[in-house]
Amino acid sequence: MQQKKRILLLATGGTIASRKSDNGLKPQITPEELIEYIPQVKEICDVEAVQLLNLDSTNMEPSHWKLMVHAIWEHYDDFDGFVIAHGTDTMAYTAAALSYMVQNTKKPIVITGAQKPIDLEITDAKSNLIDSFLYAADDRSQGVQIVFDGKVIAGTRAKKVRSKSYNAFSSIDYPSLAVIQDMNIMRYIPMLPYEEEVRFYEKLDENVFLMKLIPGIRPKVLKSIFENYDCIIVESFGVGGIPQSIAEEFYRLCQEHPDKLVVMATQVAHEGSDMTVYEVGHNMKEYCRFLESYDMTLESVIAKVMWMLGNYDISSCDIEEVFYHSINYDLIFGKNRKCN
Ligand SMILES: NC(=O)C[C@H](N)C(=O)O
Repeated sequence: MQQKKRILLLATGGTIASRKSDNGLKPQITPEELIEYIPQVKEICDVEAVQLLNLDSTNMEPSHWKLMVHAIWEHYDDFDGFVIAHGTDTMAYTAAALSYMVQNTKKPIVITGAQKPIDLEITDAKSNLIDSFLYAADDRSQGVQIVFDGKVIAGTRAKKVRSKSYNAFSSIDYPSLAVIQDMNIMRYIPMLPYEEEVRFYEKLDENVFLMKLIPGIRPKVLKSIFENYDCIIVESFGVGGIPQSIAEEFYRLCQEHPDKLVVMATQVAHEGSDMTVYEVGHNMKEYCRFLESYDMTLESVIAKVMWMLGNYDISSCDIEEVFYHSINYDLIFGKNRKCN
């Protein structure tokens, strides 16, 4: 008989581990208690648990991603897979960050959580946890993924699209990798062929600013943003462009700060950017060295930039080569890539 897989549960808080307090829901349930709520997990795998953090994921920061990476690295040889219990609010950011920080992992890293605490009678926590352990213990699983409400979503493709319902996450511009129903995993997309060894990255540059455009935006704060951040991600409209109301100051600052990285992204949930389409995007090429998100999610763009700036010297490396290289399914239709 095949030996049971050993899976490490890293608990970080979130609604899944929350109880009511006088001031609202607050993470208080220990990882050992979480496991007690799902006794059937014993038939799937052997679980060990560590309480890594105890946060509402609203309070999750890049330093916490590093802590998760460190814990996985430290225990990598001792376990067959990892399940991270996490709040849903920033889960898509963590999943994206871990996709860049732990690459080529043949041991699955599964992130899950719940919209309702595990101690309530009506909760999605138990099924999400069971599905996650089932997926993490399956021989064919690898890489960083979110398992939630029966869907397996690539870590770079997830977005929280509902604040209350159980089907909180969508896979954006890419199919779910698999679905899980009645303890069966139905796989839609083959796992990536990892030829290289697993690689852990612990450095990030957190000096990244996301600037959301609104109609009538004024250039007042632009100078301070360019002076204080290493990268400005512009959350633009549609496929992308810079509005006339800030264009002059924006391009002036791009030229004054050639060392700053500018990334054009979009507020539109689906289908991504393409700065070549409209006149409003055209001037960027002339005045500024910029990257664009194409079909990457905003969460992935933010995490990828932090990872890239933390690990590469952008004054000497080919940033297009690094940024547009697809990692964990993050980019399909980017520059330099032919669709096949
Ligand atoms: N459903 C949840 O987990 C939401 C919670 N505020 C969190 O992200 O920690």
